[in-house]
Amino acid sequence: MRELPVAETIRHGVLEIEGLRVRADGGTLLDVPRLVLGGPGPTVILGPNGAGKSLLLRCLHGLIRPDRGAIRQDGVPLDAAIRQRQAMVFQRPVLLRRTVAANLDYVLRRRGLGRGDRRARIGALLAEGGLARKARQSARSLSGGEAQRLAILRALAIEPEVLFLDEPTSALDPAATQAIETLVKRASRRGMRVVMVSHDIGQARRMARDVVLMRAGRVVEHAPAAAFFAAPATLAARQFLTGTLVI
Ligand SMILES: Nc1ncnc2c1ncn2[C@@H]1O[C@H](COP(=O)(O)OP(=O)(O)OP(=O)(O)O)[C@@H](O)[C@H]1O
Repeated sequence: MRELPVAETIRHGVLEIEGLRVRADGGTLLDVPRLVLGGPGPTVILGPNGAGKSLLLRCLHGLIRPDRGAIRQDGVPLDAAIRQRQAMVFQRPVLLRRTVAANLDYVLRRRGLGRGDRRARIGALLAEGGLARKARQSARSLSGGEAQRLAILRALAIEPEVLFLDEPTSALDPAATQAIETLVKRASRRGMRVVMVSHDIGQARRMARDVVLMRAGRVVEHAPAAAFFAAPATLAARQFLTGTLVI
């Protein structure tokens, strides 16, 4: 995989949550009084099943409108224009029934790039993701790991300020996982703000600059990764790291 040039993106994308609440059927699914996600390096959101990790990510990307609270990116309330500067990759990628290259071409065309620019950008992206030789192959024929790589390249194609990833490697083997992690780490090094949900403590150790631990719709700990793993401040975090956290 060939790395894209540095400085294609600038450090932006500080996310700020205030007074966030999501309710359903009389219960509170999310209750986050304040959370600021910023700075260099990926944020990894950890927590047991049903903790609200995906819900939080969906709120940050504007896919769910909270019952209460505000979300801002670089101080600006989340709106359609801000969302254009974000991209999200889901656990199971949905690709167009077209070639690998055409999947990238589609998003670049929607962003108004001319043919020459699209071609150059697609070439660079496919090289970055190690998919150059698959350019003309149907996206539907890719392996799970390749398909997820293409989904991430498609997200990177628009050079978002913030990249959200919801368990992008949960269905992948270690080699495919490593390829995805490399892509994401490079994007982060280029200055893209990465916020990633994971179940995998090992992945958080490899990737995270800071860790958000969620439980039952609340953030129980937000700390630099080194501190979180070396000396977790809460009982919930200690239990999570030893595999004994019960929802
Ligand atoms: N649209 C919705 N309506 C009602 N309840 C929902 C909705 N979306 C999610 N929930 C509930 O909110 C809770 C949190 O779900 P969420 O998917 O965010 O958890 P998660 O931490 O991502 O879990 P997992 O690790 O299992 O994916 C769950 O109890 C889920 O059933």
